[in-house]
Formats: sequence, C-alpha cells, structure tokens
Amino acid sequence: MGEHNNPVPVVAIVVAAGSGSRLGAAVPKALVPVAGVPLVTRAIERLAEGGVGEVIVVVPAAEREAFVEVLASAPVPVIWVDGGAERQDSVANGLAALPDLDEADAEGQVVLVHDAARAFVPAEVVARVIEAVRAGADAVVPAVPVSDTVRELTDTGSVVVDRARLRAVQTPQGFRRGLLEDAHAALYETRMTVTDDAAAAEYIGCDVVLVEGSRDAFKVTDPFDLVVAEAIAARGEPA
Ligand SMILES: Nc1ccn([C@@H]2O[C@H](COP(=O)(O)OP(=O)(O)OP(=O)(O)O)[C@@H](O)[C@H]2O)c(=O)n1
Ligand SMILES: C[C@](O)(CO)[C@H](O)COP(=O)(O)O
Repeated sequence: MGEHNNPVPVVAIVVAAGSGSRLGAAVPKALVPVAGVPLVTRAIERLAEGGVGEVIVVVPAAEREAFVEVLASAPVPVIWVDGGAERQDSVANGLAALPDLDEADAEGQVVLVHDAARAFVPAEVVARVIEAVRAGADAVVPAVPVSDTVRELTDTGSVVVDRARLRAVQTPQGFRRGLLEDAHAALYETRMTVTDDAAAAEYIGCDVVLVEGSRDAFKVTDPFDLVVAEAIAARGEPA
C-alpha cells in the first residue's frame, strides 16, 4: 500500500446493462422495482453495508438518465459507465473506468464484481468476500449447494451428477484489482468468453476460493423470481 491518509476504498463494479429479456419488463431489469425500490438501488445498498466504498455502475447507454435519477441518493459515490454487448464486455468497461491510483495502491485494491440482478445479497456475504481477498485469496466466489438432483446430458441420454460436489456460483466476486485487470486483458487478447469473473481469473492461472453464499443472493432472472423477490422484501433481513 502506498503512503496516504485514507485507506483505498473497496470498489464494486455493478453490472446493470442487461435488458432482462427473460424477465420481460418494460424497463431494463436493474430498474425494476421490488416493493417500490429498484433492483440496482437495493444491490448498491447491500454492497455499501458490506464494506464497499465506491461503485462503478454499468448501464445501458440509452437509459443512463433513468439510472442517475434512481441512484441520486446512493450511499456511496457512483461512477457511470456504458455497458457492452455481453456481461463480460460490461465488466471490462467497468474496469476501464476504475479511478487512477498510484501503482502499489491500484495493484492491491479490492475490486468486487456484482450483478445488479442479485439485489438481495446479504451484507454479510459482501463482507465475507472482501475479507477473503484481504486475507490473500486471488479470486473469491460466494457459492451455495445445489438442492436439486442434477443430470448431465450426454450424446446418448443423460447421467446423474454427484450433487455433493456441485456449487452454484453467485456474486459479488472479489479480486485484487491488478489481477482482475490482467485476467480481462487476457480474455480480450484471445477472444475467450466466460460467464463469470472467477473463470476469467482462472484463465490466467489463479486459484478460486469459495466462501459461503446465500440463497437471498439469487439472480432475479424471470417473472417467478420477482415473486420470490417481493417475498424477501416483505420478510426483511435474513435471520
Ligand atoms: N450486456 C450485459 C448483459 C448483462 N449484464 C448484467 O449482468 C448481470 C447478469 O445478467 P443476467 O441476469 O443474465 O441479465 P440479462 O442479460 O439482462 O438477462 P436476459 O438474459 O434475460 O436478457 C445483470 O445484472 C445484467 O444487467 C450487463 O451488465 N451487460
Ligand atoms: C456471474 C453469474 O451471476 C454467476 O452465476 C452468472 O454467470 C451471470 O449470469 P449470465 O446469465 O451468465 O449472464
């Protein structure tokens, strides 16, 4: 860490540039309200509560004004960035907008990547991810056991998979900034695509550490999920 009075804040790249085609709402998914509060607002509140000091919010370019309006009273400073065609592109745009720091601070800064769609992530999960990065992990992923029996399709039919060895991957995922920048640069160079940032880190040889996630951190994807989201909002904080 370089010389300074203030510690380097934990920054979160909140990807909110998806359209939410499976949800089918009239507005981008991240702006959809649950109990009157948009998903992106909820996500940022949870991140701030868990220890994030600054957010880069990646939004559909044409909708930026609407996002600025709903986040006018965000609990942490917001940097705005336009999204890309795929989630991976949106994360890369977010990374490119990270504030300048001196080299040592930038290398060690904790960067989280979070889906706005995982709006109900408990603050404890956010804090757990940050703590694991600070403790030295390369790439940190909150994950939960899989409750269904799972079958994998084969050329001839399907086979059952040992679910005790499966974990469903959530966000926020945590990294040291330098490492995540290197990972996305490598993906860009080789035109490789991944569906999460831990896979990007793995692509450049990093180990992925799993920490306990939460069912509350589920990704709002289709209309059924909105019913669950409303129920969680009505229930309040997890016990
Ligand atoms: N080009 C994209 C695509 C997705 N996302 C974000 O990545 C997260 C996870 O994506 P998903 O839940 O699949 O969202 P959508 O792509 O919007 O959903 P759909 O596939 O139903 O359109 C979301 O917070 C979404 O806003 C993004 O920032 N930029
Ligand atoms: C990053 C992620 O939330 C991990 O589960 C997920 O991969 C993103 O969803 P997508 O549908 O692949 O964009």
